[in-house]
Amino acid sequence: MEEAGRAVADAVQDSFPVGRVLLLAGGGANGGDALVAARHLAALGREVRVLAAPARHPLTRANRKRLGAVGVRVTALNAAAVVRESSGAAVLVDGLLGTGFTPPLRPELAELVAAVNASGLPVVAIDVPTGLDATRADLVGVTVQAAQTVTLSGLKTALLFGPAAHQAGEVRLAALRLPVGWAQAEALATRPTRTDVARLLPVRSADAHKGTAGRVWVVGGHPGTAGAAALAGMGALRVGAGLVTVYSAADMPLVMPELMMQRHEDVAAALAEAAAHSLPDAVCLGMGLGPHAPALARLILGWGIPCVLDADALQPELAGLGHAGCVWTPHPGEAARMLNCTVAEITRDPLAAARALQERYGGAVILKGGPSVVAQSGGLWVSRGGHPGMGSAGMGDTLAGIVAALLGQGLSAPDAALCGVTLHARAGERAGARHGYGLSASDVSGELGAAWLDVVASVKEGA
Ligand SMILES: NC(=O)C1=CN([C@@H]2O[C@H](COP(=O)(O)OP(=O)(O)OC[C@H]3O[C@@H](n4cnc5c(N)ncnc54)[C@H](O)[C@@H]3O)[C@@H](O)[C@H]2O)[C@H](O)CC1
Repeated sequence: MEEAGRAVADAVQDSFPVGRVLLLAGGGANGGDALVAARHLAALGREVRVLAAPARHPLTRANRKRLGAVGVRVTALNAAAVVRESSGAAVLVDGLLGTGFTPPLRPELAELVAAVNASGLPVVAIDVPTGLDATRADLVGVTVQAAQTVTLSGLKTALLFGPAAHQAGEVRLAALRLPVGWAQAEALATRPTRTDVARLLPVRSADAHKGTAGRVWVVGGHPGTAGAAALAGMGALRVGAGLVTVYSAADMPLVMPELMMQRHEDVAAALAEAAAHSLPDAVCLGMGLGPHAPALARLILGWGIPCVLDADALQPELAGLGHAGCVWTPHPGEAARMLNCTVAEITRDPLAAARALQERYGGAVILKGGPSVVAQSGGLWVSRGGHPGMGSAGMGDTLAGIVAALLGQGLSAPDAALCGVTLHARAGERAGARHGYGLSASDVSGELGAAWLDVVASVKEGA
């Protein structure tokens, strides 16, 4: 609580360095954090006003005494007091409820939340804005609208996704040094920086050639959906795959002359024959592949080589067949099919959904969205960046090809997944700056080389 409160005080001092600070403290540990923050702000010479509910948590009680001992007066918390004390304040700190909140909000708390939102003051929320259920991306009732949320120990579902994340404003993570076992279950995910990702990218030797830069097979396309496989192939080439061959039952558009096309009526037989000769470094399958996808997925998973399963290859019958080298890339609709649940259940808690997919299917999982979640056996990563224009056909096909190319260049499945979503998002930002909502998957492919250079440059820039 001491570290948490200090981190909140530091954030207020950083972002709102002048004027009176009004702090609201509930009866639980979240309120205790607010009382500690008030003491630190007072020590920094800030004028503070504190409105507090009766303390129920023992540490909250102790911190109320400590606050009194340094001469800060605490006044009873009610909506009228919030209205009165808001006048003339520069910023309001919301320490009413944190992760201990169980919906629905009781009426007296709902009244306080309404008074906070009506105050017009910028709000710094402690851990989660009051009224948000930390474990859900949707809204469960009236909620504090924060300008900034200082979250403690780890990122929570509500701060990352959906309408809940809009209530949180800018999210700052305060990494607390807590005794083992204290971190709460909902503090789940980490969000690697571009610099973290840059350190995972492959570096080539000067004598690299097309045979050492990754041989990738793309298995996809069907009459009517041939472009999906072509987009995956383009994505793979644009992140440096040495040789990319597309196996398809459909005629391919000639999108890049560097792509090698293998059109076969019986793709399974053609693959088996080619595999008997030599296996590639990675396979990417499922994009526009149609009804034969599950059988082809079984064949390719049986080879045990790195692979990406996308689109039509994301089927419940493949549960348990994943291995350490594979990456599953569902969007929420495909994830719902794989977990036999509704799309709303996936989007309400993408972190839990990604974890469940990884446990059920094995390997690594990219649950696509804004942001995407990468699940691997050691934890959850949430992606950064991207562009709203990326909500268009073919973006997922491109991502699948990117990840396959990274697997083909020797990255592990989790690293390929994380690097893949990062490069894809950065390329989307670049292409989005030029094309806006008219962004196409081919535009994103065209920016992948520059996106890679941006990510690598972040190490020098310290981004
Ligand atoms: N993440 C960490 O490791 C740390 C978190 N800290 C802070 O602790 C809170 C969680 O504290 P807790 O005491 O468990 O819960 P809250 O303070 O959020 O709320 C408890 C309080 O709320 C009342 N309540 C519950 N539901 C409702 C409702 N529907 N309507 C009204 N009131 C409700 C309940 O009766 C209790 O009185 C976490 O968010 C962090 O801020 C630590 O300080 C550091 C380590």
